[in-house]
Amino acid sequence: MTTSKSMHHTARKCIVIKLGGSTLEGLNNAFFSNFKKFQEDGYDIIITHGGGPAINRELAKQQVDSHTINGIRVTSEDAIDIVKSALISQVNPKLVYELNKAGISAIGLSGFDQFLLHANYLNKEKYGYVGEVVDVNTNLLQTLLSQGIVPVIACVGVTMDGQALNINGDTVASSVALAMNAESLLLVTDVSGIRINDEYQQQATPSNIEKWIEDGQIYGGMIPKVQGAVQVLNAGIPSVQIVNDSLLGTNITIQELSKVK
Ligand SMILES: Nc1ncnc2c1ncn2[C@@H]1O[C@H](COP(=O)(O)OP(=O)(O)O)[C@@H](O)[C@H]1O
Ligand SMILES: CC(=O)N[C@@H](CCC(=O)OP(=O)(O)O)C(=O)O
Repeated sequence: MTTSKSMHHTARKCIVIKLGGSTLEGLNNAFFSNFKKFQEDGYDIIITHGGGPAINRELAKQQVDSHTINGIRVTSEDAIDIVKSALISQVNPKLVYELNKAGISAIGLSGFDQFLLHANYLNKEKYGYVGEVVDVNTNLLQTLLSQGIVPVIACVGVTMDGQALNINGDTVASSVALAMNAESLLLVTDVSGIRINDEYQQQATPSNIEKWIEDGQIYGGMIPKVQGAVQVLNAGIPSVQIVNDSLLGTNITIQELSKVK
């Protein structure tokens, strides 16, 4: 029997975890134990993922060239089909399998599922078949989360005309965190956070980040991460971290740190 109470349950807090392509070759035990701890602490978890290395492999196999501008892959008509299949038919099911094998009830999704990631061209002249997120179907995510299911989202968006668009994994993670009003966004990558002059930073602020991009100390794939992080913090998401698969790394905070003497 359904009671009115269960129908009006309040949404639980959620954590969005983005797994970078470089971490998808195999997640370590620390990752799974942290994951289960979040669940035990009452958080719903949404996973989004990239798959840069898998895409590069497939593009090379099929001899399709691509290059990136500030961490965003310029995606031709030939490349988009390869990106779509690498992410949706290779990387996503592999990750979903790993999670289920570890006892996590996970379901694979892409932007196509109930228009989960409705996208428009970011700038077709400049980037080709690359999307920006227009809308996230949060109802679908809430429905799955309410059943104890972990959504695992491949970073492929869809236009209203049904065209697949390649969206950077970090951008998708930030969009999902914003749309879900997440408690925390974790960007899991192959480095232990932001490294400046050979030192990993425990903390960083938006103004540090702006300067580090300007002088070239943050480049390539780190750029969409920090840009997404700043956007998410500015929108009021309390916590954003760039971490390795043991979840150690840089905490990005909006507050300038008070100097301790
Ligand atoms: N300041 C920086 N600190 C750490 N890594 C950086 C920095 N600037 C650029 N990078 C590069 O960003 C990479 C992570 O981005 P990316 O390769 O896109 O990872 P992912 O696949 O996890 O999204 C690092 O491996 C490193 O080469
Ligand atoms: C538009 C764009 O840049 N899309 C990315 C999508 C995959 C991704 O983001 O993979 P990582 O998380 O491993 O970096 C790409 O084609 O590489």
